Amino acid sequence: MIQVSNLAFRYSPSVAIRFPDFSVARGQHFLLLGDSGSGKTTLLHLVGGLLRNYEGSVSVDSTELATLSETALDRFRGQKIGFIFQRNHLLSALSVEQNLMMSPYLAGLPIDNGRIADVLATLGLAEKRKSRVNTLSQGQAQRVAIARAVLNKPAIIFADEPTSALDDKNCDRVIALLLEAASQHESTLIIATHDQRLKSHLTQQIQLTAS
Ligand SMILES: Nc1ncnc2c1ncn2[C@@H]1O[C@H](COP(=O)(O)OP(=O)(O)OP(=O)(O)O)[C@@H](O)[C@H]1O
Repeated sequence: MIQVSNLAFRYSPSVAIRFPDFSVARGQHFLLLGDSGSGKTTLLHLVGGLLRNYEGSVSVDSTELATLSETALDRFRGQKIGFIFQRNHLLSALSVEQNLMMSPYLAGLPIDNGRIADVLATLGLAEKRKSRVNTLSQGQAQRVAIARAVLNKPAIIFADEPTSALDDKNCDRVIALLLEAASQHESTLIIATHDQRLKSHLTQQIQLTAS
């Protein structure tokens, strides 16, 4: 499903961030570990098609991402990948429902109101459907971000530090939700984190070292 080999990325011409080779099969769950600055976010953005112009190979579902046009890459990302970013990237003035509708809209997929209701119910957010995001607690907003990421039933879910700001109870809850959402559609799940608490939940790991 995901294959990375000889991958390197340069934010500036003189400094290359190099990544280890790895492959992840459909439905597998991995932790992406490494010190601050080792490149975890960069790697998620490369494999998720948010950063281009890499050296080496990034293949997702047998497609080398560098071969896709900008438009094809946008669509590919919208249909196959759900992102949960370090900051939740929700549109705070819009309702929960409107935020969720962005997901199929941007992927060129039909909006399925029943699916929105199901996902919100699974995440304990059914009563918040019409609420504006800026009226939610941090934990609720994070669950909306998870709902948005899984709405299109993506083949791959990437989560960037989803638990670092959470207490133990909410950390356990978010991990359980992510694992459940991934299992429902046999999605591949990769979680980038420093959070040692997650090691007991996901046993497979990709380790980055700062160069
Ligand atoms: N937009 C950018 N422009 C230039 N350099 C960047 C940019 N984003 C990241 N970097 C550099 O790339 C390296 C990897 O950063 P990245 O954010 O991928 O690491 P990380 O492992 O996710 O860190 P953290 O755990 O602190 O979030 C760092 O040296 C960082 O300074």
